[in-house]
Amino acid sequence: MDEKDMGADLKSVLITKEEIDAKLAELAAKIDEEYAGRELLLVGVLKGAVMVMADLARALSSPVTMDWMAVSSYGAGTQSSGVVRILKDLDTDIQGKHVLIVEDIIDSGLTLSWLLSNLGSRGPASLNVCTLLRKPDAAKVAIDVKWVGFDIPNEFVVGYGLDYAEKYRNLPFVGTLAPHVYGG
Ligand SMILES: O=P(O)(O)OC[C@H]1O[C@H](OP(=O)(O)OP(=O)(O)O)[C@H](O)[C@@H]1O
Ligand code: HPA
Ligand SMILES: [Mg+2]
Repeated sequence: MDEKDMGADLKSVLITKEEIDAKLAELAAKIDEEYAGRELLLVGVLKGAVMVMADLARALSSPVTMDWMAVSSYGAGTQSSGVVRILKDLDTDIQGKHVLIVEDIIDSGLTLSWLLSNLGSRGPASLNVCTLLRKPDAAKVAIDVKWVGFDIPNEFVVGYGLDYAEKYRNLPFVGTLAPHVYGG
């Protein structure tokens, strides 16, 4: 499937690659400042956060270490199942470490609130969150998100790591899906 084929499934481009790059540079400067002189561990949430993690990490000036956790609550649909499953745990012990969770999107907030309590119980020196995208429903959950790239409307989005049924992750931008694709 090439980008042209994927394009037929899209309704619109919501955030361009250029806008994403500029935003990540802005966030990286703030993160560099916040963690100056401290060792930072980036925890990427697979699979959606791969692109954000790769580009944000390269936009940072400070040296960081990286680890990954895989959780899933969406399966093949556009609605969270409500059940968060660990598919892969961290390789490292985060006790006493400064940890920054890197996410692609906070939608219902369910994944993140579960992650914050799970990682928080492991005794990190600090625990913060950086997400590229956030939807309005996240406000219903009491979660503290320090860095947000874009607040977006409540519509299912794909691209730049985000999938629908595992497809569209490799689009370089964030777009909305045409209703015919998911039967909407
Ligand atoms: O705020 P929420 O409603 O919990 O949604 C956000 C989560 O959903 C997506 O992951 P998904 O479960 O689809 O796994 P994936 O990253 O492998 O696609 C996304 O990457 C976030 O981790
Ligand atoms: O809008 C979305 N798109 C893709 N994956 C998601 N996971 C939560 N919300 C979304
Ligand atoms: Mg997904």
